[in-house]
Amino acid sequence: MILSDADILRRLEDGDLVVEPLDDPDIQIQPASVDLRLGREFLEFQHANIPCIHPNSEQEVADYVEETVVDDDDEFILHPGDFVLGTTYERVEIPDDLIAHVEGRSSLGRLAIVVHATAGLADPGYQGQITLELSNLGTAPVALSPGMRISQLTFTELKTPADRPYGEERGSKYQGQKGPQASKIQGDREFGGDQ
Ligand SMILES: O=c1ccn([C@H]2C[C@H](O)[C@@H](COP(=O)(O)OP(=O)(O)OP(=O)(O)O)O2)c(=O)[nH]1
Repeated sequence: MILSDADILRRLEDGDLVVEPLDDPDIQIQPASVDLRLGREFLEFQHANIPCIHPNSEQEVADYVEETVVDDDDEFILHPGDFVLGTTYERVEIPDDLIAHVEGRSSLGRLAIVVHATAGLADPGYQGQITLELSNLGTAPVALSPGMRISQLTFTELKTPADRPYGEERGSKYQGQKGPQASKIQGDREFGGDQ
């Protein structure tokens, strides 16, 4: 079952679902989703310095990215073909019996801006800000400004709560993330990590 606005409000009031700060619920809570705003931090790959990303290398992907922080009243210009990591301004807490889907907004889709390359799911138990995989699929540069509504979350209720939710207990690598986080794929067991 997908949560409606009334369901979302009830879960937010109960306190097990958290989206904060939710400064303007009337605008941010949509009929069956919650709009999330763009944060100020962006991570860009330093193309010139990357021979190739090897998921099994000692070299962490984070070493290949550079952070840009834009002022509240400034813009980040996303050029055609660019891929950068952004973040939602809000942090979320997803209860063990919900899964959240990270979606774009139609108004931005019409400008060819997408918010995830793949993997648009926030797991039951996930807590933190959402890293956005931002791309411009179009032909014109688009200015993104901090605080604009960039993404929406929809919520699906699970038949039963997850037995082993996302979180520290299972060593989940993005739990508690603040700001955009580069891939931690080196932590995968198949690449010598323990996750
Ligand atoms: O667009 C998204 C989608 C998900 N997440 C967060 C929430 C999610 O719970 C977590 C992990 O996502 P996923 O399970 O798809 O990634 P993984 O590479 O399999 O990581 P892990 O091994 O920690 O499960 O990342 C984001 O920040 N942005």
